Amino acid sequence: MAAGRAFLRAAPSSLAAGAGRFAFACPTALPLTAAAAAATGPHRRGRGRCYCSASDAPPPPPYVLTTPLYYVNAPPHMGSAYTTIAADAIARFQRLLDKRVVFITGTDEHGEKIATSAEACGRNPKDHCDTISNSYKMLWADLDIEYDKFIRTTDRKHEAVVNDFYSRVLDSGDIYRADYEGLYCVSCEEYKDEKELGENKCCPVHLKPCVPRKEDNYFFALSKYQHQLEDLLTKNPNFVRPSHRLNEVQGWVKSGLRDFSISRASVEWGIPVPNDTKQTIYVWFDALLGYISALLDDGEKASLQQAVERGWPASLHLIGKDILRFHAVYWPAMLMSAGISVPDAVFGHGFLTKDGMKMGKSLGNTLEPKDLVNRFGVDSVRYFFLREVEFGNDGDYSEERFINIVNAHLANTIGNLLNRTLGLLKKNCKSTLAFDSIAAADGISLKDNVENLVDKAKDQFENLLLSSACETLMEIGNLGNLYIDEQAPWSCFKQGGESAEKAAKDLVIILETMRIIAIALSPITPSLSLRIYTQLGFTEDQFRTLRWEDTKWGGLKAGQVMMEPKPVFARIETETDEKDQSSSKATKGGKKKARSQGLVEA
Ligand SMILES: Nc1ncnc2c1ncn2[C@@H]1O[C@H](COP(=O)(O)OP(=O)(O)OP(=O)(O)O)[C@@H](O)[C@H]1O
Repeated sequence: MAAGRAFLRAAPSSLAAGAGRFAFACPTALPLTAAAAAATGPHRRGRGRCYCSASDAPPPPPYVLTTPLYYVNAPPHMGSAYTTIAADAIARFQRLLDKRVVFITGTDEHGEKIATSAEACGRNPKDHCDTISNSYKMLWADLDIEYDKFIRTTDRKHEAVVNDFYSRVLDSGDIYRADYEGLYCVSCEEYKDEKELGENKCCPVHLKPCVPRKEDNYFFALSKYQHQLEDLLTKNPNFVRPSHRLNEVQGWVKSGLRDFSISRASVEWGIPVPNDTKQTIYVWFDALLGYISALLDDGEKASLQQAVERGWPASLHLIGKDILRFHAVYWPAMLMSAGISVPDAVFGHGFLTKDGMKMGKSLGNTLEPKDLVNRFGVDSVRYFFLREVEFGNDGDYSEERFINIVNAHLANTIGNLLNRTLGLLKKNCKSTLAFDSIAAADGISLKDNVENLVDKAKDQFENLLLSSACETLMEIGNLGNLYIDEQAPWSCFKQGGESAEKAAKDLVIILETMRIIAIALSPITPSLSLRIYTQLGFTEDQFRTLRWEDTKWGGLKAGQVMMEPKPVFARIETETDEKDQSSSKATKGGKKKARSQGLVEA
């Protein structure tokens, strides 16, 4: 058993936690890049690294990170984008740490709600799923999401895995048939406890009345796992994060677990129950398995065992708090029943809200991420939501706040500083560095401050404190701005002699600071980081092979030639800006304003 992993109940040895770790061995006959790609998917291609060790020791376990598989009842919205952007930032950070990352996302395509939405659009369910699933893929491309695996629960390989899983749970004696009567929320696809419902028996998330249902279904004996779940939560306090959500989950478990139905007699659009084709498998007993079936490569033998051997258990399930019960209670119990390791951690983040209500497809109060990308650019969208919403809590969207934050941080603190510095370097040093960054920073406290803050940001990323990590990196930008303003290299160059030499060193110091920010911020704003990095005279290939350790001070060397300065981030203009600009044209203020847009040198 791997240290720190919760593995409960004796499992067949082939499915035990460690068994899958050996499955990624590189076919050594292949050249390195092709081998890496074959082993872990398209994003490893071109990274030029192979995970085989010379001693044939098994490679370390992959970092398997998942988003929810989004329900294709409607196209994605800013809420779905939020989870996926956060997951992408975490995946990118883990890759910077040189981890072998398997970042899984996808779509959940079965169930009553899908069949109803397909019918409403006049499409058959499969066509409907194809269309909506594709809209997720397109949005992920627009948002710079670099996933490794995209699973659809209508994929054939997934069906095979679900069948195997169902049989295992059946063999464990945890499935039985019974009548069930209760109040059902179609939007949640879940029977609800009457005491958790609002007025008129409304679902608290979807605000729609739940309907009475009576069915003869198959049930999963969740109640059998009461003690094992209590144990899991007590012994692994990091299993559910943030910690206030752990309390919530512990409360649910303590209040007593009830068996839940895992089939539907009235829903045709689903995977048939093995040995009873009159029923289909309940969406959650199907969709959660997508995290495992995603691990299979296309074309390989589709079985549960094979999939588990490809890298299970997941290191982190990133989800919204709405589906915490499924991931932190139902799912681990299901896995225990099937003798499979439970994931390392489940992180339930908060909701993006509009007027205090959760944005969601069912409520229809959503924000279009594609519109935001078209208007403000992908880096702004990624940065704003990760910076502004404390990860784990709810956050309300305001366009005014969006523009203010993005302009202040990305345009002014970062873009303007880079542009001013490169402008000075062009004018005074022919865009060429006269000193190594280590020599230039000798005895300068900014270097130590930057290094300390980078360590702090690393720690924050590791602990999923994404907003705090952004804040720390902006602190570095602020220090850079303070430094250039205090040292005023533009006037030192005018003085010539030693002053000019000192000014040339100061520019190297600022540019090295920018280089470090570009790397450390790249999980959040990959496109902006690439633009900064290439302005500093590096190639895109060099950017793609960067690691967190490259944030160490000293990357810029004497003789490095910088690119022609051009703004790396376009400030978002507002109506007030336009008015200000026209009135300040004839005044000195015009120059100050233009400077804040990253357009002129100091
Ligand atoms: N408002 C939101 N804020 C943050 N994350 C959200 C939000 N809405 C959806 N998500 C993300 O999507 C997941 C739910 O996916 P789903 O496809 O069910 O979307 P949905 O819009 O919540 O659907 P519905 O409104 O029908 O419940 C959440 O667990 C979370 O990861």
